[in-house]
Amino acid sequence: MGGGTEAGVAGQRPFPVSWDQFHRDCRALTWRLNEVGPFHAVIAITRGGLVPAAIVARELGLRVIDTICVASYAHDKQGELQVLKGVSEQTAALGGGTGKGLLIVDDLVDTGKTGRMVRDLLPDAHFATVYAKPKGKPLVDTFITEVSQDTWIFFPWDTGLTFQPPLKDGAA
Ligand SMILES: O=P(O)(O)OC[C@H]1O[C@H](OP(=O)(O)OP(=O)(O)O)[C@H](O)[C@@H]1O
Ligand code: HPA
Ligand SMILES: [Mg+2]
Repeated sequence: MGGGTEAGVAGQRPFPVSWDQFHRDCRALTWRLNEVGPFHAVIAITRGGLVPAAIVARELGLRVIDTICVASYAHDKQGELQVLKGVSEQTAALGGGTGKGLLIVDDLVDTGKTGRMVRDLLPDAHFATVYAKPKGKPLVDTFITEVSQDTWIFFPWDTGLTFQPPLKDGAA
């Protein structure tokens, strides 16, 4: 979380998420996905999608798990989106080449750039995220919590426990 400050990222509203909260939100997401499936396999969008994908796969009883490996943000700055690795031939075949019956999982959609890439690669797959910001929301089939576009979500794997100054001393 190198780009972060105590007040958040580049003036955005900080929205810290604990491990407990994240686990609860992933389980809530799975309740919804359970009504949509069944799915042949889960595809995690790395790296942020790995944690929710593990929880969702556990809850849905899925054991075929693949990844689409991408890089776009360096901390809080968005750069060119690079696909470092696509799904395996075996996973692609399970989805009939278009992704039908495959479940793609990511932690969030923000601008929707990653979601658009995912939709281009596997147009018939079901795309699920735990959190969604308004710009990216139209690209997602299922999500749990919407936050405003000027919110920066701090995930538990990017954060640690630190001292919080009292509100009267100017804490955000
Ligand atoms: O909707 P977008 O504007 O494309 O942003 C959303 C994506 O950005 C983050 O990933 P990031 O590229 O930072 O990589 P990471 O998952 O490895 O942290 C997040 O995990 C999503 O995948
Ligand atoms: N939090 C963490 N990573 C992100 C975000 C966010 O709000 N938007 C894009 N990548
Ligand atoms: Mg990501």
